[in-house]
Amino acid sequence: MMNDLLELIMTRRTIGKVKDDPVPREDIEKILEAGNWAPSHFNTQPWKYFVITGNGRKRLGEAYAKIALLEKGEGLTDAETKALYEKSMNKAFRAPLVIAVACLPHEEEYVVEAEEFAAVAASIQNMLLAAHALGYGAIWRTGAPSYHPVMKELFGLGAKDRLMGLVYIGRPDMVRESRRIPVEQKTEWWS
Ligand SMILES: Cc1cc2nc3c(=O)[nH]c(=O)nc-3n(C[C@H](O)[C@H](O)[C@H](O)COP(=O)(O)O)c2cc1C
Repeated sequence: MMNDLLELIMTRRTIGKVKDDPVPREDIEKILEAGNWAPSHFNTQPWKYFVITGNGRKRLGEAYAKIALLEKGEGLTDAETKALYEKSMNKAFRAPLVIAVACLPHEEEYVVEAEEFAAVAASIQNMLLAAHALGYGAIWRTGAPSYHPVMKELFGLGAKDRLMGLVYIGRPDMVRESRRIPVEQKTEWWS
């Protein structure tokens, strides 16, 4: 069991190209459950998940498109505007399942905000590993649109809340390798 987990940790790769076959609800629930078991200081559990599938992806696509038009839409011809809209809308359709993960930091004075974000990052990693264990490919995406006020509005987030990632999940349609700086170079041993 433990060796399987280590194997999963090391073989998980960021998979940006997936097939469009829908992800069954029971698999989605397993992925969410894994996310929900992440640690958090004071057990605040500051995560919120938005499960976006099927036509639900249009709402996300419209937000991508609105942001693109606000940021790059000025002076475009009608045809260029339409092309930009479609390209941006299509971003939401890169996978059959998108799980948007937000951090809603607790506001008690003993809670350290950075730790709330750390907990949600742990939750996302749990989900990436669960997806991998179930044979899915996944990518944790952020980028400028994910920090845009339009995205905040889409997910109804408050001033202190933050969209931590859009996790795109589906059956893998690519293979990918990755590299790491050897861990020796990242480690000091004190003994
Ligand atoms: C906070 C965060 C945001 C990321 N955002 C993106 C992204 O927007 N686009 C992307 O292609 N990869 C994104 N990634 C994935 C990284 O590029 C990837 O983890 C890294 O290249 C290592 O590859 P591996 O996950 O396959 O080992 C993100 C990863 C993290 C942790």
